[in-house]
Amino acid sequence: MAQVKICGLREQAHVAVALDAGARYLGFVFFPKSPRAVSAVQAAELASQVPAGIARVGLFVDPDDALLQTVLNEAPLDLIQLHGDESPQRVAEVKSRFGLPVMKAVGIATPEDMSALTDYGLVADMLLVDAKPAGDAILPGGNGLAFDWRLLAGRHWLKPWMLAGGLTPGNVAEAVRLTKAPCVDVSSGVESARGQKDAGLIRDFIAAAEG
Ligand SMILES: O=C(O)c1ccccc1N[C@@H]1O[C@H](COP(=O)(O)O)[C@@H](O)[C@H]1O
Repeated sequence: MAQVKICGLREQAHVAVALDAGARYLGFVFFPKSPRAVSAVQAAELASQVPAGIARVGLFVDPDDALLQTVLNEAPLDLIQLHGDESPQRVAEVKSRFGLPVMKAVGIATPEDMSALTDYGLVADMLLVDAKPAGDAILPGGNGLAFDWRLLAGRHWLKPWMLAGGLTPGNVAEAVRLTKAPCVDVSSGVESARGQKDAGLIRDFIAAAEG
């Protein structure tokens, strides 16, 4: 049984479905190139119905301080997700400057990519283990791309972690079984079209992840 983060929410109805179905983390994307991007004002509205105990996660890609400050002035967030090429030093800087925990995404394609998880585990509060995007990808995540989950078998890190990348209602139970992930994160796998969340798929995914 794994906890669930539903990422890329843009509509109140989907926030309500995710909460009703048992999601523990809700993700709002602040990356303009994403079809799931929201403004700080939209995120503030979406976050307004989220009860205490459910984490509101802001997803950023190589954000500068001005963007982080603009969003945080408007939208109440509990966790900052850094999904770009942020260095361990930048992760530490964001944590101390903005006073929120940081989850760092690390892209995995081969065994050589695994060492970054150890490095970021020293500074981040959480790790997000995602598929490494193709070289020509427009988005550094949210592409519905999976990686070889066997790379994670038997691995442990200093910090809590989530599994992401190409998860769907149909494969998430197997992913959790193989990796022992305590938490799973999904965006594309609960969409009927790119950027369009689907209530039925959200419910199916959470039911499958919870086993
Ligand atoms: O969802 C996005 O649009 C996005 C944009 C930029 C960086 C990351 C993004 N999403 C994250 O990517 C992973 C995997 O998503 P998917 O389920 O494979 O589509 C997940 O952590 C999302 O939070």
